[in-house]
Parts: sequence; C-alpha cells; structure tokens
Amino acid sequence: MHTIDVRGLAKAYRGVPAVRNLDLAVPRGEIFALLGPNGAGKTTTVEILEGHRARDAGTVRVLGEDPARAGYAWRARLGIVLQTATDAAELTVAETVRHFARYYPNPREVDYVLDACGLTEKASARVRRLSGGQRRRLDVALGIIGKPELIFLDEPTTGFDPEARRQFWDLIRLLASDGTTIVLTTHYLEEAETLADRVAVIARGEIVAEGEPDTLGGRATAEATVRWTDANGVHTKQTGTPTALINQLSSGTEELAELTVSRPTLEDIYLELIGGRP
Ligand SMILES: Nc1ncnc2c1ncn2[C@@H]1O[C@H](COP(=O)(O)OP(=O)(O)OP(=O)(O)O)[C@@H](O)[C@H]1O
Repeated sequence: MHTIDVRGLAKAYRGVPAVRNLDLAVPRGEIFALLGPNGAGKTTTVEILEGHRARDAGTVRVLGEDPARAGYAWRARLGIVLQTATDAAELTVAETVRHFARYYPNPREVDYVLDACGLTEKASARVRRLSGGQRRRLDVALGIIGKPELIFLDEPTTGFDPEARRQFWDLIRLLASDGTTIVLTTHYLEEAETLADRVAVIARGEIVAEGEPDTLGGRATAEATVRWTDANGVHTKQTGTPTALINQLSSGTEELAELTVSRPTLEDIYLELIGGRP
C-alpha cells in the first residue's frame, strides 16, 4: 500500500473546477514534488490530502485512511508546513517548538530539531524578532517536531538564502532516508530537480506530466543542442545524435572552441508543459 493513493480526485469552487480527475500514488520514503503555475490546483490537492478541505469526487487514502474521516491519531502522524508563518510572537523559538512538541505522542528532541533547522543560535530569541527566512525555518521545525511519517511542505524554502536552502534540502533527504514520505509544492525548479525522486506537473487542475526530474516530459531523449565556435563564428545545431555530429565535426584539423552539448533543462520542459495554461 502506498503512503498516498488518490484516484479520480475532483474539486470545484462555485462550479469552477480547480482539480479534475487527478490520480496520484506516492510510496513510503519518497520525496514527491508538485509543480505548477499559480492557481493550478496544488494547494487544493494538498489540503484535501491533509484533511483540511472537502472533495467533490474521487477516492483518497493517506496513511491508509480517508482524510475526510480520519481523526486525531491519524493527524498526529502528519507534519504540515503551511505557507503562512507561525504566530506565537511573544514566545522564544525554543519555547514555541517545545509547546508544539506537547501536541504529539512521540515527538523528536527539541534540541535536535532546532539544530537540524539551523535555529540553535536563535533558540532564545523571540519569534517576532526573527527574519523572514528564520521564521520559515521555525515553520519547518514545527512541521517535523512530531516525528511525522508524512510531511507536507508548501513552498518550504521561499525566503531562504542559498545556504539555508541547501541545509534544508539535506534535512529533507535525511528525513526521507529514515522512511519519512515528503510531499512538497515548489516554484523553484532547481529545488524539485535536486531534491525530488519524482515530480508531477499540474496545470488547470490536471496532471500533465509525471516522472523522475531527469526524464520528465521526454527530457532525456529530447534533441540536444550542439554549440561550437570555429573560424566562421558561433554555430548551433539541434540533433538527436550529438555524438555522431561531434565525430563528424572533429574529423577536421581545426580546433573547435567552446564545444557544448545540452539537453532541455527541467525549466524548458516545464514551460513547454504548462504553455498557454494558467
Ligand atoms: N477557497 C476558495 N474559493 C474559491 N476558489 C478557490 C479557493 N481556493 C482556491 N480557489 C481557486 O482554485 C484554483 C486553484 O487554486 P490553488 O490554491 O489550489 O492553486 P495553487 O496551484 O496552489 O496556486 P499557487 O501556486 O498560487 O499557490 C484557483 O483558480 C483558485 O482561484
């Protein structure tokens, strides 16, 4: 059984479909990223999986239960990091994390979580004095304090500096290697590419592509662009067989300066997939 199993999920707001006939299966321990433009239906989908929103149609199983009916014990097995920052401004960082730990039957050590989220130095700081990125780290800390089996992260690294983002990715990988299942939404394609085992692209409430970041949308087998410079200037050529082209080009004696072979990036594929779709 998968950690998440969704068949035929549909949801409309006042008759306007936000999610249509969506299927999703996420196995235990996977890092799964949902990509899609603003308004594509990512948050609606995730909130239905979290049990925070009612669906119109479809079957949904999360950790073996239907989120629409599951109770407190099920909820304690989830970690949720929302887009909105926590609002416990007068407490310190450590107090806030300790406070949230009490909601869970089997929480992680507070010190471990502060360290993992890069907040040890800020443990005694009041929440209202944190920078935007530090507040976001606190949100993540609160999402993992309960030792969840499944974590939902909604745009988790928005506002992080590059180093904090890398530290966060290491933390997520560590959690996943321990068997924690991670579902994240992100607008950073680099984040999906480096972090996710699998990604799904949602546009207009439908999954338009799903797969490993390296092969999504035929990326690995798409035509390559070969670029080189010779006495006549810069040349570029699209080809399905770049090695043959390079062999042919290098049969002469002339040195080929700045020879590169590139495949479409994840961003190229993503933009093509969502092209014309809000
Ligand atoms: N409570 C609501 N009432 C009415 N319409 C809503 C509601 N929540 C979302 N929608 C609409 O449903 C569609 C999907 O929204 P959703 O928030 O799921 O998108 P998203 O992919 O998470 O976008 P973003 O990347 O901007 O967070 C949008 O057209 C949005 O306007």
